[in-house]
Amino acid sequence: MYVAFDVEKRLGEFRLSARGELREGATCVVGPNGAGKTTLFKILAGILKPDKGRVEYVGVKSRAYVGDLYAPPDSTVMDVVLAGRTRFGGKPVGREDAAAAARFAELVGVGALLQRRWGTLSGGQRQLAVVAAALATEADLLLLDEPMANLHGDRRAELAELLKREARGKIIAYTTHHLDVLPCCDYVMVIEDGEVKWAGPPSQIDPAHLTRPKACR
Ligand SMILES: Nc1ncnc2c1ncn2[C@@H]1O[C@H](COP(=O)(O)OP(=O)(O)OP(=O)(O)O)[C@@H](O)[C@H]1O
Repeated sequence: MYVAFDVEKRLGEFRLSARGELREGATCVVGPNGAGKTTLFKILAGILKPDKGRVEYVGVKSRAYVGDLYAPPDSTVMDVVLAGRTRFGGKPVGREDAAAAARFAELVGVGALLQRRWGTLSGGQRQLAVVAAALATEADLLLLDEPMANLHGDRRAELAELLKREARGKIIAYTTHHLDVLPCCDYVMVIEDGEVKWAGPPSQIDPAHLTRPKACR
């Protein structure tokens, strides 16, 4: 199973010209703000059409992109995770879907919050519920935009390990600005200025791509 891409897309002043491959397992996609990570994910998910080029899906039957998720404040965590079962298509769900949703919520650590209202959750709890909803899609190709955004360091590492386990027999790719999770994934892809600059296992990453942020003066 793999996804090979060679695509171009212009959005205003920005130009994506990205070529690479996503393989079975968990891939962390990193790079500066505005580098083109989300744009590439949306193309791979089929939400955005490239101007040129192609994406080849081998062995991939279903795909899902999960980024920011809007949920009404009075919806429950269960409602949100169940929405993932329908790939956010709002279709009716059955008893089996509810059982699967509960299983994924438990896996991610929000099982005890299933009946809680969205509006009462902390940012990190919402983030985890979004990941539970994403996993509940059971898509072969799952593209997650910043699933670690609101999480504390230890929680990030736990989630990265979980995503690596869940990526067996699938492709899970996720963007992150938290380089501490890179050792927890199978592959790293570095995107800068709209191009894939490096890709490979985390143990072989070119240190030039791991420059530390400038410290406060
Ligand atoms: N609809 C649009 N019109 C014009 N420019 C756009 C549009 N959508 C995205 N862009 C620009 O494309 C560039 C890439 O955006 P993208 O969201 O893919 O970056 P990113 O790597 O995911 O960034 P971040 O890490 O900040 O989320 C940015 O400069 C952004 O402003």
